[in-house]
Amino acid sequence: MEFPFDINQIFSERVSILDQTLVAGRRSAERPDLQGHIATVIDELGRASAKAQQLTAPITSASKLQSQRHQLYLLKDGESSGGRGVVVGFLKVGYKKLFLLDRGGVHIEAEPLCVLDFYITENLQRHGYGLELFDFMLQHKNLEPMLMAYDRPSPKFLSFLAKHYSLTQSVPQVNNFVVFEGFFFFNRSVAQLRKVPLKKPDGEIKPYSLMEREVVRQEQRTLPWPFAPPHSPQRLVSSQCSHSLSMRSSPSRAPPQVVPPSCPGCSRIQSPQSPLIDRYRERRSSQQGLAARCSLYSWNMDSRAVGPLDRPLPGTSLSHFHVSVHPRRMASAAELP
Ligand SMILES: CC(=O)SCCNC(=O)CCNC(=O)[C@H](O)C(C)(C)COP(=O)(O)OP(=O)(O)OC[C@H]1O[C@@H](n2cnc3c(N)ncnc32)[C@H](O)[C@@H]1OP(=O)(O)O
Repeated sequence: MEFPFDINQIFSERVSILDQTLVAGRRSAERPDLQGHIATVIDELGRASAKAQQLTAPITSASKLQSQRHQLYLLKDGESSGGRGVVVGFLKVGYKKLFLLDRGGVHIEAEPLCVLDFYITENLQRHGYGLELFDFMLQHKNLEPMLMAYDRPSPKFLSFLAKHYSLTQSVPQVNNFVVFEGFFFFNRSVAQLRKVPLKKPDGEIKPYSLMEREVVRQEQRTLPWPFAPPHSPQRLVSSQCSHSLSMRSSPSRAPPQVVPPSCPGCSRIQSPQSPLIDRYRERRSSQQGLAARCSLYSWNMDSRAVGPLDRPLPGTSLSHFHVSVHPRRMASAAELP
């Protein structure tokens, strides 16, 4: 994506990390005119992403970034366009408080890092730029993709996650977020998730992702629960759990391609020795740059935990996975599903 100004002058790094301040390095902090250019770039990227996802309005813009506590990773190619550089794409992430269903249909309150928007310019897609950007974010956040939630991922993004991170088995949700097998098990090992009482009064429950993607085109919605076809994931899950949360799920543009539970009511969490984890471990250990990435798991917290996915590293922070735990409900391992 080209602009009528010098991209290299604004973004000195190949990947810039932008937040509420709209500052990309020291230079732009000192120059209000450069900040205007940054806003132009973000707005343009947001529009292009919305178009690519067939949303009626962008979910990413400079003004939204200024008002929300999100982070935007912007990738440039500094050598193109006669040395002025081009913008390749962006990835926006942020923490969201979510009510999720584990494999057994138990409501879990969590605040994981979520992928909120992701876009690589059309002519550069399928060239590995998306992977470069996503890997950069994972290293910066010191996080594994299995521990994140994905806000209504597009088919291309689902294919991307399957190809690069072997994320294929999702745990059905009644909201717009997709989480994958391992999310509950490994996050729980880091910090206790909070089980949400099934009869929690509606008033206390915050809505799902209602802020941004509700602007999606109504006609592209498929039928939500309880109108979904009898064997759809929504129905399978909703039939197992309480309804106060289900009724509040936000509309979806195109429901995530979730995989229905193979055995509703059976073992909720894969054994750490399961083929899934083995596959994941094999794949991850063969990747270059793995050493730079920290494992997240503190295995002392739960006596049932059997060992790290990669390895524990000193100084591992829990901050990537904010969990709301009521002081009196700091659950012991035995309390958890
Ligand atoms: C939560 C959200 O943000 S959902 C929104 C996600 N964004 C979009 O759908 C916007 C349009 N798509 C894109 O911008 C990009 O395709 C992205 C961001 C999804 C992936 O970035 P890319 O640079 O294309 O990915 P990268 O080259 O690293 O990996 C390629 C893989 O991504 C997936 N992929 C990328 N483009 C496509 C496509 N047109 N059709 C199907 N799969 C695709 C495939 O798995 C592909 O592997 P393959 O070529 O072997 O089939």
